[in-house]
Amino acid sequence: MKITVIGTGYVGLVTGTCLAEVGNEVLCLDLDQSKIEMLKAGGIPIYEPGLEDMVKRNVAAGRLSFTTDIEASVRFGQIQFIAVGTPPDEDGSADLQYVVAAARNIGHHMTDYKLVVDKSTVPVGTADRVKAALQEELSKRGVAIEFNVASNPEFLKEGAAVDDFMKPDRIVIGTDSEDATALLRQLYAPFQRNHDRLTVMDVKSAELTKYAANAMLATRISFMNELAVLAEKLGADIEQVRHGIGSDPRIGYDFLYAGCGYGGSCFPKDVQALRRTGQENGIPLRVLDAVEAANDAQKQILVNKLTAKLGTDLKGKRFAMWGLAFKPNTDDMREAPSRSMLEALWAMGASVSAYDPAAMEETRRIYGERADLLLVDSPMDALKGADALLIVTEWKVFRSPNFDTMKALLKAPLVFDGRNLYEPQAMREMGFDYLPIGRQ
Ligand SMILES: NC(=O)C1=CN([C@@H]2O[C@H](COP(=O)(O)OP(=O)(O)OC[C@H]3O[C@@H](n4cnc5c(N)ncnc54)[C@H](O)[C@@H]3O)[C@@H](O)[C@H]2O)C=CC1
Ligand SMILES: O=C(O)[C@H]1O[C@H](OP(=O)(O)OP(=O)(O)OC[C@H]2O[C@@H](n3ccc(=O)[nH]c3=O)[C@H](O)[C@@H]2O)[C@H](O)[C@@H](O)[C@@H]1O
Repeated sequence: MKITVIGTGYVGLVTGTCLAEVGNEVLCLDLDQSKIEMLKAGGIPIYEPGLEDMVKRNVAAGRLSFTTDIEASVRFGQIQFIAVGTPPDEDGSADLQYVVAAARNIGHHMTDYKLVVDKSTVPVGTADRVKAALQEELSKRGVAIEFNVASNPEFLKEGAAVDDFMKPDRIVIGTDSEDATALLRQLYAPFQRNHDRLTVMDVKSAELTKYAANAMLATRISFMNELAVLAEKLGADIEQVRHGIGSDPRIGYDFLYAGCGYGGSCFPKDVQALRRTGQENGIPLRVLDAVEAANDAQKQILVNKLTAKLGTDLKGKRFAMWGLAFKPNTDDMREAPSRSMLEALWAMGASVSAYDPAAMEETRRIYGERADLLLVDSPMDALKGADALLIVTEWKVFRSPNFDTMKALLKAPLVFDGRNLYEPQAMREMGFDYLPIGRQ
């Protein structure tokens, strides 16, 4: 099939590449010239394991190409995936300007039937707005051309995006058209593996499903984070509690890890947007109000532990930070807990020496050169002369360090672990003052 993907962010690039991988011809459009130039030159604008090779392979095979030419992109695909950003507006709702602009572009240039598929995360009612935008553009041109609009939210996780797309748990299709269902069924057939992963539903339910999934996951995490604070106070161990409850198949083990708060481009934005949808419709989503408040508090938990030990005047002190990205295997810093921590430590006069296996460049882009941020080349370099270590992201490389070297490099063997990487007892036996989350 011939497919156009609009937007080459995480979702657009992964969608386009994976659809090419199974034999489709895919043209990816982006209005950001620098991204398209980089893609055409064989680079990729994001860090995602396995993606670069896959892009190269499909470009070389002639199945995947990139453009900034809107008209050519509309002409190309019978199916047009909209995978542009939906960032939070000032009031927390999803900003749909990019989605609507993409729809208008299609309406402005289309000359034959198109199936327009919303892959971006969009509030309930967006497919109707997309339809209206397309119709308006066609009317302006005085032409009547058939089209359908379907919702097909994406559930991939950064860092595991290729696998998530190639081997999905489920593929949600929201549509009111049998033609659209048939086309999408055919498109997704190669991803079905041994049983039917396709769930076809009405458009509004599909749109809501995406927010429901992210809000449910964020709720689990915030619940565990609050429980961890309580466990710590009571002398219990959140890791043992996690094992205890996860064994119930109704609960399950996944997404039960307490930590220093969830971040990323999606949970914070989607929880906010769903709360906003509730408010706009007079349906208070009280659970989500609490999820957001709990997460804001959790992002400060390591800094609170640190000031409880060292006070709030941190002038002249330097702290090592391991991990900057919002989670491992990505360079994404959007809403990363590290940012709240850096900013809090700087406000108290401290400086930070930080290491992340992928997000150094992104951190430099965000904060620029500043005297109170030292970006170093290795985890151990960060420790040299530091007053304490804060572990913020659970990259594999931090899991089994040389503890003797760590102790020798740190000014004091003080470790605040926001990801519970080590056994508290063993750390204490090695002479560390070790403060994990929700453990003794
Ligand atoms: N990042 C993730 O892991 C996931 C994101 N999502 C959702 O997918 C959507 C896209 O997310 P990301 O890929 O992270 O976004 P992004 O913000 O990284 O990328 C969006 C891209 O769209 C381009 N763009 C904007 N308007 C355009 C237009 N009219 N025509 C062509 N290109 C245009 C931008 O230049 C940008 O390169 C969002 O709604 C997000 O919530 C869903 C699942 C996972
Ligand atoms: O809509 C989206 O964009 C995506 O959002 C999340 O994916 P992602 O943001 O890439 O990352 P996650 O692996 O979900 O992690 C999110 C945050 O939760 C934190 N987390 C995760 C799991 C856990 O047990 N504890 C915990 O604190 C992570 O550290 C991270 O900060 C969802 O998992 C995807 O299914 C969804 O498609």
